[in-house]
Amino acid sequence: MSSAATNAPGSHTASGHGADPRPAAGLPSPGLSGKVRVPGDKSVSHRALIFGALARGETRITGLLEGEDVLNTAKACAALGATVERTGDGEWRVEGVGVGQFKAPAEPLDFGNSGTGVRLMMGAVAGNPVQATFDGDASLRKRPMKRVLDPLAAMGVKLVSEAEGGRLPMRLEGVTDLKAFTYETPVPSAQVKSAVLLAGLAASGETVVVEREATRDHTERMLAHFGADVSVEPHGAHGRRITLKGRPELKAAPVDVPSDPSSAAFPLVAAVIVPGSDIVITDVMMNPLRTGLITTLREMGASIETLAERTEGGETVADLRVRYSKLKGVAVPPERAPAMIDEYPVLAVAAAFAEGETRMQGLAELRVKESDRLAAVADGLGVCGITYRIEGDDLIVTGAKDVEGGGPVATHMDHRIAMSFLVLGLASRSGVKVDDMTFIATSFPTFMPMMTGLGAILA
Ligand SMILES: O=C(O)C1=C[C@@H](OP(=O)(O)O)[C@@H](O)[C@H](O)C1
Ligand SMILES: C=C(OP(=O)(O)O)C(=O)O
Repeated sequence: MSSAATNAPGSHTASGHGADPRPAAGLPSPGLSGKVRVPGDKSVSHRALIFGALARGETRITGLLEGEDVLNTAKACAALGATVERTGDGEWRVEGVGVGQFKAPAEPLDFGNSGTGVRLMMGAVAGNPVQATFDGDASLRKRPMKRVLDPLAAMGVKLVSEAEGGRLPMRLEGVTDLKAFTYETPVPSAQVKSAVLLAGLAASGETVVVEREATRDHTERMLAHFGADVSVEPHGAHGRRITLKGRPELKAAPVDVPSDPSSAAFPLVAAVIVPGSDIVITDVMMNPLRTGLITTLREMGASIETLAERTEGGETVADLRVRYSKLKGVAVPPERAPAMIDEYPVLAVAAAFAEGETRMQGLAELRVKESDRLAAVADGLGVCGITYRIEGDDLIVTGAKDVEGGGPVATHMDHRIAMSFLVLGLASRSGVKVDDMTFIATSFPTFMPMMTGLGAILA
């Protein structure tokens, strides 16, 4: 073992974000070529650590995303009593304490920029008789936490203190006698669903989550993988009903984290819009609740070929060959949003190069991400000379043959805004500047060298 979670490489407290902004630029680039494997999936990585901490025994995790969001979750698991270590060869080992056995953390738990980390951990802590303060950086402190607090409070969690408007920092007290609960999620959110299910682990009886639109199902899959009794049934046209039996004996289980389709989205769109490109992205997780972008780009005419599809660690993965393609605008149906919720900023970039209009519908949830992504994308498109309009919760982008570029685009502490506009710059006439690339490290710390390796010109 070389380093513990508390001094893992690249890990730093994001609270306050005192560091100076680091501007960057995406410049007109020749066709991209080569083969890349993007880092491990962020959603699966958070969950692997949290389940490892809740299970008894040693969970070994390979391919963990070592981005700041996930490293903050690792630190929180350690602060709650789990032993979290990274071996010299990059494997992570978590010695869990068992459901209901977390200890009170000595300091506030700082989740930096990560909604997933903080919301899932609120659920995981709920069934432990300890108090914990949950906090994060200036971006996370603006994000709504009531969506998680409300169902947890109904299960018995006590709210000790909160910042105005149900915001962080928030201090919660867990209880040993959590009530099992049936909850219909009012917003399509895998984070809310997961928080309730993680709390349900410590409740007696059955916890049921009903979602009108199916969201990513990594928590359900991992519950089964760690030995819980969980069942999933269809609900209505697009939804699901998940039933979990409380107080299972969670047993440590190995996790091999597949590559993140939300990170693959950046080289993928870059290859589609930069003339002459032909690249391969290997081992991309193809969970159907994550592949809305690929479906949409194919409808737009993108050449995305599935080279080798196989099952690894319970998930379908594939190598994707992606070539420069002439795109046409499409209407993206609102019910597809959960399967591509983090990909709209980079889809808007692809839409800027398509013939005609691309209408992205039902984007209300984009307003409560690391930034108000609807506003941030729209402003960035405007700065780059691209025609767009917002109608209610829809974003409509009018594509053009030539996109001028410009900047600086304001990234608002949001990794996906930064990466999306750097990608736009590669296919623009004069390049695109972004005001700060710092937050790319939260989800895709190797973005700059990986893109440069494909031939992208980034400065
Ligand atoms: O559960 C998860 O791992 C995630 C769920 C989504 O958030 P919501 O649950 O808020 O939609 C997504 O935007 C986020 O990047 C990761
Ligand atoms: C929304 C995102 O993450 P989180 O909610 O975990 O901050 C994201 O990664 O785009």
